[in-house]
Amino acid sequence: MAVTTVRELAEQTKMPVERLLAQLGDAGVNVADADAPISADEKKQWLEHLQGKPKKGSLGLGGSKKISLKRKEQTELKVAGARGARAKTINVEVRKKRTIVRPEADEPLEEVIESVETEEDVVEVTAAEPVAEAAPEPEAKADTVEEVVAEAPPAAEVEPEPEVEVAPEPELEPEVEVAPEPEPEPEPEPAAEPEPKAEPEPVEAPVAEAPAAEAPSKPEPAAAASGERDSAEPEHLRTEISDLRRRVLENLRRAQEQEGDLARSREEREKAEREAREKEARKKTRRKGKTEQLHVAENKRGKRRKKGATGGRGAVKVDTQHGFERPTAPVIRDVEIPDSITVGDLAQRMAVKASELIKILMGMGMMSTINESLDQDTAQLVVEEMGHKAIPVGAKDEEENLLKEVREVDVDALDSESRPPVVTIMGHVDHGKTTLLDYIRKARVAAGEAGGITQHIGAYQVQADSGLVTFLDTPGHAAFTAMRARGAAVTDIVILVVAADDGVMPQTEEAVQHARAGNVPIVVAITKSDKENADPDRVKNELAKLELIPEDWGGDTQFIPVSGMTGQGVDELLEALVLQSEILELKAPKTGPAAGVVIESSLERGRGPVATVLVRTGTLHKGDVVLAGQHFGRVRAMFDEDGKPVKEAGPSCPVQVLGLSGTPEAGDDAIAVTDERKAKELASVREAKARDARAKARDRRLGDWASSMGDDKRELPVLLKCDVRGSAEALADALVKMSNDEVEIKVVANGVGGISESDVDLATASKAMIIGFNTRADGVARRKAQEAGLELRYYSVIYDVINDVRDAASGLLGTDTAEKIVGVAAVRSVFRSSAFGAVAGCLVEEGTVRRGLPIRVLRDNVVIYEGELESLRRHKDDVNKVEAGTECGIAVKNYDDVRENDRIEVYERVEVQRTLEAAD
Ligand SMILES: Nc1nc2c(ncn2[C@@H]2O[C@H](COP(=O)(O)OP(=O)(O)OP(=O)(O)O)[C@@H](O)[C@H]2O)c(=O)[nH]1
Repeated sequence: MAVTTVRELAEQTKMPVERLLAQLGDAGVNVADADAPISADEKKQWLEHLQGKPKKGSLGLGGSKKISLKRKEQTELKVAGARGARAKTINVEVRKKRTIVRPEADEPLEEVIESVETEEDVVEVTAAEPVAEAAPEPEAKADTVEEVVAEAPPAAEVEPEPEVEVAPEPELEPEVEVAPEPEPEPEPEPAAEPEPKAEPEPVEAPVAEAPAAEAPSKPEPAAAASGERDSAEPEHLRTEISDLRRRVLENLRRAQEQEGDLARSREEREKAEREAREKEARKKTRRKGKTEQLHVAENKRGKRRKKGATGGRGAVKVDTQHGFERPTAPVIRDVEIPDSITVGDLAQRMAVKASELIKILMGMGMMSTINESLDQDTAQLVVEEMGHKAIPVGAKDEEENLLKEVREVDVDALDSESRPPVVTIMGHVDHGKTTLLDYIRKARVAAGEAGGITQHIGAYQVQADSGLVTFLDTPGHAAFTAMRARGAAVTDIVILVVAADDGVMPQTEEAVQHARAGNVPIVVAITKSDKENADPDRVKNELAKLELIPEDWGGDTQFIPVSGMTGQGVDELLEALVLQSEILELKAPKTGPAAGVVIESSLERGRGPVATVLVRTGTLHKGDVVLAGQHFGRVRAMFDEDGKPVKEAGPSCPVQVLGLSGTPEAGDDAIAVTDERKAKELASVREAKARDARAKARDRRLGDWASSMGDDKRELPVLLKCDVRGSAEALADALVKMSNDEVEIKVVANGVGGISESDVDLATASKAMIIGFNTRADGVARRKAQEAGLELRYYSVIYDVINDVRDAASGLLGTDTAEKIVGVAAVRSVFRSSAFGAVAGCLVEEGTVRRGLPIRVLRDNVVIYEGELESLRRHKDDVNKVEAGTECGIAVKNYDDVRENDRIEVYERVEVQRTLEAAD
């Protein structure tokens, strides 16, 4: 056997000589140097030393109890990208680690080998290509599946990352270092010894060597631990690997799903974040808007501003949560539309901005302003255009409805008590009206009332022996009529003043006419009776001609001689008034909400609008909400005619009222209402109504006069003004005589001279037609007539007056139905038709025979049948009409007994205006 030197052994084992020398030294083999021979025993000792039991025959690798064997393999997997991303190539690295536990010293080597087991399987998967495209967010990008797996809880199955981390990348360094020569075949000695068979991998060498030496009958574990490629691996290892691969793929799939989920959740998160940002921005905007609003409001409110601006305790919290929910559906309102309404009012009723409404109107081709008045039709269109429901109501209905709402008490149901009469003085100029009124007032003061005459309030009350009398301090029929024209029949009694020394004058007559037109009883005061030339009988005579017959002459008019200078007869006059009021049974409820009439009003410095209200029913209290004409307000203070504050005013009591929103007009009604807001609404309704009335008056023509003025009563009132009395009387007589049972022509006034303002007032109040016969109206009268919608008619021929008035009166009579024969046909022969039965062959003798009109069949000029045409033919054609001189065939509906020489009369019914006959 050839002797081997240390150097040769080092070459064989491919290790440095020095290292081998050191190992030999450690193994207890004494060699002098590298060239010293080494025996087989010494080699064995060295090997045993390397195996860990140099001296005791056991494995002994430096005292280590475990030997770890590691191996890794790499494969590539092609995986389809998630959600359309391109396919990815995944590098899968499978690392295997085996640990051989060193047995105790006395443990047999076989058992040691048996104990070799798979301790860990580590799989590392690496994406061969970055998946940046599939994973847009860097932080979410998984470079390796490990990372993805680490993010995903189920990936825990893939097993412990720490192993991956700690697993040294270079394989088996320590083992390799300590490993003996991996290719022992060149060594002749080991070959002779129970050396393990040649192994490509040195790791297995020691392992394989041991069983080869001590347990050669168990090659499988050695082979399992040999580190051979798959083909050489045992079946269970392949199973494990395929199992691992399956798990890896499973985890990959999960990772992909998770990646998709992540992408989705990322999108959702981004969306949520975006929405949150937008919401925040909106909040900020709202906050800003709200803050601006607050600032505006705060600027108005001073203190609050500071509080809000400091943001301290009690600071205004910008609560972006509104107090109301935005409605999900558009609000459809019922909008009541009167005859006319302003753009502003209409906008308010629809709860929209006026500007918005104006825009809509512009879209409809109407340029308008907020104060522009819209007629009902237009307003209705706009309301419907804006999606609301239009409810047309007459202004009257609307006002009445509102009045019902604000007047909860039914005044008619209240108990009535007698009330003082309200008296107006009328008469001719300079006949002593003012002097008499003054005397009455002074007399009252002289009678013991304190305070004296402090102010003029348009009305006052006088205490007579038998009761109170209320005087309207506005003498003259103009005022009386003006009030009446406004619908305010305030006066109960008229005192007709006639100067005893002057007698009846034109204005006296006018006054009578006005009083009569107002259906107001007259008490005659013969003034200036103290004068020497006073002639009361003359007055009586002249008034008797006007049908005012004194009581002492058997009539029913009281005549009282008085003197405003001496006071003569004043008490008697007052008593006469009280007596007259008793005859009239003047009564009114004292309780309940007040209703009255505005006597006069003015705007006073320091007091604002002041209105004198004459209470007609109920009691007006301080603090009541009052609606007066187009104005309203709460009664701030009330004063009587002496300027003394009062807290209440009952029926027929005049009182000055402070607190209205404006100055109502004389004759306006004034009522106490329950709701100030409603009062405001009513005031605006009235304002609109007045505007509408003015507009309508402008358009009115006399042609409408008969129908618009007299249609209720079939009464035609006429006001006549003539140049001379003779004409006036003749005309009035002719007109009145035209009256018949259905229409009455009523001359409300018949005077001499020009047409005055007073005439127009009277005509307005009486709804009368004004006729000027050789007279003209003055400027004021013309203007007033125009405002009232009255047309003045001037004549110079009496028959023209009569004809026009007859036409107007005839308009009130309506129409009659008359028959008009339109054609007559003579029957020449009769023949039979299967369709119509008897058909008359006719010749049209007169007019035109028309289809569709009623007919009569006449035999010997006697009507024997009335009916209608069924068929009208000319030759074989149906025709609509046949003219005179033409032959035709006529079939009469439901009549078969037509004979030769009969006549067929075709007629139509027409409306004929009835006319009044002129007087003879
Ligand atoms: N002697 C006497 N004179 C009187 C009497 N009443 C009025 N007068 C005088 O007649 C004149 C006219 O009196 P007024 O009271 O102003 O007459 P009026 O009707 O109010 O006049 P107008 O306001 O212009 O319509 C005055 O000069 C009065 O002094 C009276 O009873 N006796």
